[in-house]
Amino acid sequence: MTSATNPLGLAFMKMHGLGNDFVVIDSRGRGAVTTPALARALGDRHRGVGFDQLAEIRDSAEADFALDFWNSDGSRAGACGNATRCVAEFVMRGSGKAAVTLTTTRGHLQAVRRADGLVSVNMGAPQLDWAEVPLARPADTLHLPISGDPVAVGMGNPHCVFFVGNAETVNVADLGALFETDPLFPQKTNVEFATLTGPDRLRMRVWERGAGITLACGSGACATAVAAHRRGLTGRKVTLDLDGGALEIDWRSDGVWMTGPTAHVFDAMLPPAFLASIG
Ligand SMILES: N[C@@H](CCC[C@H](N)C(=O)O)C(=O)O
Repeated sequence: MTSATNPLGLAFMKMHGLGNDFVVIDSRGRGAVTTPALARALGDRHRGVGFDQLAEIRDSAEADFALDFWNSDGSRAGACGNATRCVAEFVMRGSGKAAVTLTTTRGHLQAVRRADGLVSVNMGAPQLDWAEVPLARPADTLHLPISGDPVAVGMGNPHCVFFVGNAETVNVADLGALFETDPLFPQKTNVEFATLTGPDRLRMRVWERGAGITLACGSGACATAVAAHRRGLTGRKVTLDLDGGALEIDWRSDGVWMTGPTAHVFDAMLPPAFLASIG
């Protein structure tokens, strides 16, 4: 840890979207600093700072900024909807704009601040083909050959969505850990449990790949909305009630739009001694 640190350490921000919490490192104007070891050390809620995902902002030649995501176990995440909203709001506030573009491993995305202060992000088109999710072998993504008849959806990261009678009573810890490593998902998977609670309204609980149970998952909410529409349970525009609050999801012709709140909690420095201990 040398290139991005100054004698005071490494600056970071803590943000959350519906309680899905993030450490955000702004590396615009310099090289990226995150390594798997830094993500693991920072992600440790006892010895580090703790987060569900780490998001690193980088310069982008073709958009306002680029974003990389890491899970607390040090693995990479291809998408993180809640962090995308939070960082988009931070960049919009800093630039005085009400709309920005960004790039992730998914490509070019857009974000806008609505008049009510909520932030909308176009999370891109869902990946519905087995190879894109990805699955390990050809399978019908609408009816996976897994007990419980889940749906597979890719949103730049894999999701396995179960529709259940009552999401409140599901043992998310045990079942999430079990299905995260199902051999049908060669890159592992995020796991969602959803129940239809009203017209175009779903209750959803989530187990995130590489992080475990979280209070919300933006890409998981998008995947669940897509799965619900494909199963004929809802229209294309739905509200999802997560443990941390509600997200609006709208599957439009140009992609899946996700709308929700953002929170910038505090700014802080990682001391040099912490960085040195990582090696
Ligand atoms: N919290 C995120 C999704 C996080 C990514 C996931 N754990 C993965 O490895 O794919 C969100 O808000 O989308």
